[in-house]
Amino acid sequence: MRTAAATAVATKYLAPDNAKVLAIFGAGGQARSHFQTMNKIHKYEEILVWNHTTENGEKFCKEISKTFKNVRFCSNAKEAASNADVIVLVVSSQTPVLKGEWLKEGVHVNSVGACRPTWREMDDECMNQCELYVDSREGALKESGDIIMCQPKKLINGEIGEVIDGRCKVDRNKKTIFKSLGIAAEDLAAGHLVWKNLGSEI
Ligand SMILES: NC(=O)C1=CN([C@@H]2O[C@H](COP(=O)(O)OP(=O)(O)OC[C@H]3O[C@@H](n4cnc5c(N)ncnc54)[C@H](OP(=O)(O)O)[C@@H]3O)[C@@H](O)[C@H]2O)C=CC1
Ligand SMILES: O=C(O)C1=NCCCC1
Repeated sequence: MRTAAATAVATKYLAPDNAKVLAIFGAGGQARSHFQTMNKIHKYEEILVWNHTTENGEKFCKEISKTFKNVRFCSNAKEAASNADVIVLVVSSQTPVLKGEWLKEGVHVNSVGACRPTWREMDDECMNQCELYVDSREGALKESGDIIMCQPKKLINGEIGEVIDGRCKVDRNKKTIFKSLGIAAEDLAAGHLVWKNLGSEI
Protein backbone atom coordinates (compact mmCIF):
# COMPACT_ATOMS: atom_id res chain seq x y z
CA MET A 1 0.00 0.00 0.00
CA ARG A 2 2.89 2.45 0.70
CA THR A 3 4.04 2.13 -2.95
CA ALA A 4 0.55 2.90 -4.24
CA ALA A 5 0.25 5.79 -1.76
CA ALA A 6 3.50 7.29 -3.10
CA THR A 7 2.18 6.99 -6.67
CA ALA A 8 -1.03 8.75 -5.66
CA VAL A 9 0.92 11.64 -4.12
CA ALA A 10 3.08 11.97 -7.27
CA THR A 11 -0.07 11.94 -9.41
CA LYS A 12 -1.58 14.72 -7.31
CA TYR A 13 1.40 16.95 -8.13
CA LEU A 14 2.16 15.93 -11.74
CA ALA A 15 -1.09 14.96 -13.50
CA PRO A 16 -3.53 17.31 -15.24
CA ASP A 17 -6.25 18.53 -12.82
CA ASN A 18 -9.11 17.30 -14.96
CA ALA A 19 -7.89 13.72 -15.45
CA LYS A 20 -10.87 11.54 -16.43
CA VAL A 21 -9.43 8.28 -17.75
CA LEU A 22 -7.01 6.06 -15.83
CA ALA A 23 -5.17 3.16 -17.51
CA ILE A 24 -3.68 0.41 -15.36
CA PHE A 25 -1.11 -1.88 -17.02
CA GLY A 26 -0.90 -5.07 -14.94
CA ALA A 27 -3.33 -7.06 -12.82
CA GLY A 28 -1.35 -8.25 -9.80
CA GLY A 29 -0.94 -7.09 -6.21
CA GLN A 30 0.27 -3.59 -7.12
CA ALA A 31 -2.57 -3.12 -9.62
CA ARG A 32 -5.04 -3.83 -6.80
CA SER A 33 -3.44 -1.41 -4.28
CA HIS A 34 -3.06 1.28 -6.98
CA PHE A 35 -6.75 0.97 -7.89
CA GLN A 36 -7.55 1.85 -4.27
CA THR A 37 -5.22 4.85 -3.86
CA MET A 38 -5.55 6.38 -7.34
CA ASN A 39 -9.29 6.86 -6.90
CA LYS A 40 -8.63 9.11 -3.94
CA ILE A 41 -6.83 11.69 -6.12
CA HIS A 42 -9.11 12.08 -9.14
CA LYS A 43 -12.75 11.20 -9.80
CA TYR A 44 -12.11 9.01 -12.82
CA GLU A 45 -14.96 8.47 -15.29
CA GLU A 46 -13.37 5.35 -16.79
CA ILE A 47 -10.64 2.85 -15.93
CA LEU A 48 -8.95 0.88 -18.72
CA VAL A 49 -6.94 -2.23 -17.85
CA TRP A 50 -4.31 -3.92 -20.01
CA ASN A 51 -2.55 -7.12 -18.97
CA HIS A 52 -0.39 -9.51 -21.01
CA THR A 53 -2.67 -12.41 -20.07
CA THR A 54 -6.32 -11.81 -20.84
CA GLU A 55 -7.57 -14.18 -18.16
CA ASN A 56 -5.93 -12.32 -15.26
CA GLY A 57 -6.79 -8.92 -16.77
CA GLU A 58 -10.46 -9.78 -17.05
CA LYS A 59 -10.47 -11.28 -13.55
CA PHE A 60 -9.05 -8.02 -12.15
CA CYS A 61 -11.65 -5.96 -14.06
CA LYS A 62 -14.49 -8.13 -12.71
CA GLU A 63 -13.16 -7.71 -9.18
CA ILE A 64 -12.89 -3.91 -9.29
CA SER A 65 -16.22 -3.52 -11.13
CA LYS A 66 -17.90 -4.32 -7.80
CA THR A 67 -16.83 -0.87 -6.56
CA PHE A 68 -16.12 1.00 -9.86
CA LYS A 69 -18.65 0.37 -12.63
CA ASN A 70 -16.98 1.84 -15.71
CA VAL A 71 -13.97 -0.45 -16.05
CA ARG A 72 -12.96 -2.15 -19.30
CA PHE A 73 -10.30 -4.68 -20.26
CA CYS A 74 -8.28 -3.72 -23.37
CA SER A 75 -6.52 -6.59 -25.12
CA ASN A 76 -4.51 -3.96 -27.00
CA ALA A 77 -2.03 -1.87 -24.95
CA LYS A 78 -2.23 0.99 -27.47
CA GLU A 79 -5.99 1.33 -26.95
CA ALA A 80 -5.56 1.62 -23.15
CA ALA A 81 -2.63 4.05 -23.35
CA SER A 82 -3.88 6.36 -26.08
CA ASN A 83 -7.14 7.12 -24.26
CA ALA A 84 -5.63 7.72 -20.83
CA ASP A 85 -4.92 10.95 -18.92
CA VAL A 86 -3.05 9.00 -16.23
CA ILE A 87 -1.24 5.68 -16.72
CA VAL A 88 0.01 3.31 -14.01
CA LEU A 89 2.59 0.69 -15.06
CA VAL A 90 2.64 -2.16 -12.54
CA VAL A 91 3.96 -5.03 -14.60
CA SER A 92 6.86 -7.45 -14.08
CA SER A 93 8.14 -6.92 -17.60
CA GLN A 94 11.76 -6.74 -18.74
CA THR A 95 10.91 -5.06 -22.06
CA PRO A 96 8.79 -1.97 -22.85
CA VAL A 97 5.01 -2.31 -22.62
CA LEU A 98 4.39 1.43 -23.17
CA LYS A 99 5.34 3.30 -26.35
CA GLY A 100 5.75 7.05 -26.63
CA GLU A 101 3.85 7.15 -29.93
CA TRP A 102 0.65 6.22 -28.03
CA LEU A 103 0.74 9.05 -25.44
CA LYS A 104 -1.91 11.80 -25.23
CA GLU A 105 -0.89 15.43 -24.68
CA GLY A 106 -0.45 16.21 -20.97
CA VAL A 107 -0.55 12.54 -19.91
CA HIS A 108 1.02 11.54 -16.60
CA VAL A 109 2.73 8.11 -16.42
CA ASN A 110 3.56 6.37 -13.13
CA SER A 111 6.25 3.76 -13.78
CA VAL A 112 6.31 1.39 -10.81
CA GLY A 113 7.69 -1.83 -12.35
CA ALA A 114 11.08 -2.28 -14.09
CA CYS A 115 13.03 -1.85 -10.86
CA ARG A 116 16.26 -3.42 -12.09
CA PRO A 117 19.06 -1.77 -14.13
CA THR A 118 18.52 -4.15 -17.08
CA TRP A 119 14.69 -4.03 -17.12
CA ARG A 120 12.50 -1.69 -19.17
CA GLU A 121 8.77 -0.94 -19.27
CA MET A 122 8.84 2.27 -21.38
CA ASP A 123 10.49 2.73 -24.77
CA ASP A 124 13.00 5.50 -25.52
CA GLU A 125 10.38 7.61 -27.29
CA CYS A 126 8.18 7.52 -24.18
CA MET A 127 11.13 8.55 -21.99
CA ASN A 128 12.18 11.33 -24.35
CA GLN A 129 8.70 12.83 -24.78
CA CYS A 130 8.18 13.28 -21.03
CA GLU A 131 9.50 15.39 -18.17
CA LEU A 132 11.04 12.92 -15.71
CA TYR A 133 10.51 12.94 -11.93
CA VAL A 134 11.82 10.28 -9.53
CA ASP A 135 11.54 9.36 -5.86
CA SER A 136 15.33 9.41 -5.45
CA ARG A 137 17.94 10.54 -8.01
CA GLU A 138 20.53 8.27 -6.43
CA GLY A 139 18.24 5.22 -6.60
CA ALA A 140 17.01 5.99 -10.11
CA LEU A 141 20.52 6.26 -11.57
CA LYS A 142 21.50 2.91 -10.04
CA GLU A 143 18.30 0.85 -10.40
CA SER A 144 16.06 2.05 -13.23
CA GLY A 145 16.74 0.31 -16.56
CA ASP A 146 14.44 2.81 -18.28
CA ILE A 147 16.72 5.67 -17.18
CA ILE A 148 20.07 3.87 -17.37
CA MET A 149 19.51 2.43 -20.87
CA CYS A 150 17.61 5.34 -22.45
CA GLN A 151 19.14 6.76 -25.64
CA PRO A 152 19.85 9.62 -25.85
CA LYS A 153 20.65 9.96 -22.15
CA LYS A 154 17.61 11.16 -20.22
CA LEU A 155 17.94 13.97 -17.67
CA ILE A 156 15.95 13.89 -14.44
CA ASN A 157 13.86 17.04 -13.92
CA GLY A 158 13.55 16.57 -10.16
CA GLU A 159 12.70 14.43 -7.17
CA ILE A 160 9.05 14.36 -6.15
CA GLY A 161 10.04 15.77 -2.72
CA GLU A 162 11.45 18.84 -4.49
CA VAL A 163 8.17 19.25 -6.38
CA ILE A 164 6.14 18.98 -3.18
CA ASP A 165 8.22 21.54 -1.26
CA GLY A 166 8.24 23.99 -4.21
CA ARG A 167 11.93 23.81 -5.20
CA CYS A 168 11.03 22.24 -8.54
CA LYS A 169 8.26 23.75 -10.71
CA VAL A 170 6.08 21.51 -12.87
CA ASP A 171 4.21 22.35 -16.08
CA ARG A 172 1.13 20.11 -15.89
CA ASN A 173 0.42 20.67 -19.59
CA LYS A 174 3.54 18.67 -20.43
CA LYS A 175 3.77 14.87 -20.49
CA THR A 176 5.30 13.63 -17.25
CA ILE A 177 6.71 10.40 -15.80
CA PHE A 178 7.08 9.54 -12.12
CA LYS A 179 9.67 6.75 -11.84
CA SER A 180 9.05 4.92 -8.58
CA LEU A 181 11.60 2.55 -7.07
CA GLY A 182 10.66 2.75 -3.41
CA ILE A 183 12.52 4.66 -0.68
CA ALA A 184 12.97 4.25 3.07
CA ALA A 185 11.03 7.48 3.79
CA GLU A 186 7.90 5.73 2.47
CA ASP A 187 8.44 2.80 4.86
CA LEU A 188 9.00 5.21 7.76
CA ALA A 189 5.81 7.15 6.95
CA ALA A 190 3.80 3.92 6.65
CA GLY A 191 5.27 2.59 9.91
CA HIS A 192 4.51 5.88 11.66
CA LEU A 193 0.85 5.70 10.54
CA VAL A 194 0.52 2.15 11.84
CA TRP A 195 2.15 3.15 15.13
CA LYS A 196 -0.12 6.21 15.52
CA ASN A 197 -3.27 4.21 14.84
CA LEU A 198 -2.39 1.37 17.19
CA GLY A 199 -3.03 3.83 20.02
CA SER A 200 -3.60 2.06 23.33
CA GLU A 201 -3.37 -1.43 21.80
CA ILE A 202 0.38 -1.57 22.45
N1 LIG B 1 8.42 0.87 -7.21
C1 LIG B 1 8.22 0.21 -6.10
O1 LIG B 1 8.37 0.74 -5.01
C2 LIG B 1 7.74 -1.20 -6.16
C3 LIG B 1 7.72 -1.84 -7.37
N2 LIG B 1 7.24 -3.10 -7.47
C4 LIG B 1 7.26 -3.72 -8.80
O2 LIG B 1 5.96 -3.62 -9.37
C5 LIG B 1 5.76 -4.69 -10.30
C6 LIG B 1 4.43 -5.38 -10.01
O3 LIG B 1 4.45 -5.92 -8.70
P1 LIG B 1 3.25 -6.86 -8.18
O4 LIG B 1 1.94 -6.34 -8.64
O5 LIG B 1 3.47 -7.05 -6.72
O6 LIG B 1 3.56 -8.23 -8.93
P2 LIG B 1 2.53 -9.39 -9.31
O7 LIG B 1 3.37 -10.60 -9.52
O8 LIG B 1 1.43 -9.46 -8.32
O9 LIG B 1 1.94 -8.90 -10.72
C7 LIG B 1 2.78 -8.81 -11.85
C8 LIG B 1 1.98 -8.32 -13.03
O10 LIG B 1 2.87 -8.23 -14.17
C9 LIG B 1 2.36 -9.08 -15.21
N3 LIG B 1 3.52 -9.64 -15.93
C10 LIG B 1 4.33 -10.65 -15.58
N4 LIG B 1 5.28 -10.86 -16.52
C11 LIG B 1 5.04 -9.96 -17.50
C12 LIG B 1 5.66 -9.70 -18.75
N5 LIG B 1 6.73 -10.36 -19.16
N6 LIG B 1 5.15 -8.70 -19.51
C13 LIG B 1 4.09 -7.98 -19.10
N7 LIG B 1 3.44 -8.20 -17.93
C14 LIG B 1 3.92 -9.18 -17.13
C15 LIG B 1 1.54 -10.15 -14.51
O11 LIG B 1 0.59 -10.72 -15.39
P3 LIG B 1 0.09 -12.24 -15.18
O12 LIG B 1 -0.12 -12.45 -13.71
O13 LIG B 1 -1.14 -12.34 -15.99
O14 LIG B 1 1.24 -13.09 -15.70
C16 LIG B 1 0.87 -9.28 -13.44
O15 LIG B 1 -0.18 -8.55 -13.99
C17 LIG B 1 6.98 -5.62 -10.14
O16 LIG B 1 7.88 -5.35 -11.19
C18 LIG B 1 7.59 -5.20 -8.80
O17 LIG B 1 8.98 -5.42 -8.73
C19 LIG B 1 6.72 -3.75 -6.39
C20 LIG B 1 6.71 -3.15 -5.16
C21 LIG B 1 7.27 -1.85 -4.93
O1 LIG C 1 10.54 -0.58 -2.55
C1 LIG C 1 10.19 -1.76 -2.68
O2 LIG C 1 9.53 -2.35 -1.80
C2 LIG C 1 10.54 -2.46 -3.91
N1 LIG C 1 11.09 -1.75 -4.85
C3 LIG C 1 11.44 -2.24 -6.12
C4 LIG C 1 11.41 -3.72 -6.23
C5 LIG C 1 10.33 -4.36 -5.46
C6 LIG C 1 10.22 -3.88 -4.05
